[in-house]
Amino acid sequence: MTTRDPDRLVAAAGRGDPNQDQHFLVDDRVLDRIPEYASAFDLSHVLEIGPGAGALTDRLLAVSDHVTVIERDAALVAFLETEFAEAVADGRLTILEGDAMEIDLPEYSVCISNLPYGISTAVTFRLLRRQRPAVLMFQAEVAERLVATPGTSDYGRLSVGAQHYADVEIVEPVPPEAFDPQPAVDSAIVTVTPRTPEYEVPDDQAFLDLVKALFTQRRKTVRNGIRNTVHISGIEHPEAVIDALPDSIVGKRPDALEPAEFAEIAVTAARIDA
Ligand SMILES: C[S@@+](CC[C@H](N)C(=O)[O-])C[C@H]1O[C@@H](n2cnc3c(N)ncnc32)[C@H](O)[C@@H]1O
Repeated sequence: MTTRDPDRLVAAAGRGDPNQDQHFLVDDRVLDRIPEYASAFDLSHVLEIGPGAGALTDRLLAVSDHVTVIERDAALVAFLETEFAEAVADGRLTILEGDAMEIDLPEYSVCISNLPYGISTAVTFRLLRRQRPAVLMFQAEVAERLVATPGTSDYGRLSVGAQHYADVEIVEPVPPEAFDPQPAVDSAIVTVTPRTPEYEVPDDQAFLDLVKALFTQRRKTVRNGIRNTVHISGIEHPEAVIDALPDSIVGKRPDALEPAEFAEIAVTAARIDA
């Protein structure tokens, strides 16, 4: 099956505006590989956030029965409706105009997107809660934080939060030259494979609030972090929680804690505050 020339699509749609997070992928080899990274996932209904001029959309239509795209820019939506009129008429492509942070997300089997970098982490957490696999392009620095492990400088709230929901893996670095206009930063493609964590939490939000709270005190011990961040964590009896936890947890800094250790703090706090 022949695919549309990305340079032709960009020329026809009009050049992307970097101030609107519009960096269109124009490297055919990268565009061809993105759906391949999703080949182990259920491709029956692909969600694409930020289709832009449609180069990736075109590749997704080649591997999926149904693609839904969410695009904020009305001019790009109008372009896509004309360019992909046949797929829309056939019911294979649904084009939604709106902000991916606000619009109701449809049911979908996998999300494959070159994300707008301005909303990439926020929209990723919307997606993670849906427990569907994903293949996503991020700014490289964000991708490194998503996959980071304890004891590294990239490890933080984003790493623990994402890895709570899924196995996250960088599968390909992508240089600025693959885009038009070129972003100022390197990029990377990440696969997200949902799974249940090996630890229990009281509820996801309490766990994520605790992780957020402790990483605001990255350089403090967990003991002091728990004391100083009750306004974020919502912990009502911080001293009792600290006393109930082993020194191997409260004596460390948050960037040395495994996700399961954050979970132990959240479970202990929920038990004591109940
Ligand atoms: C990095 S470009 C990717 C375009 C295309 N998928 C590609 O790879 O060439 C991101 C796209 O997301 C759109 N966008 C930016 N913010 C958005 C938002 N909040 N909701 C939906 N789309 C958004 C931009 O207009 C742009 O088309």
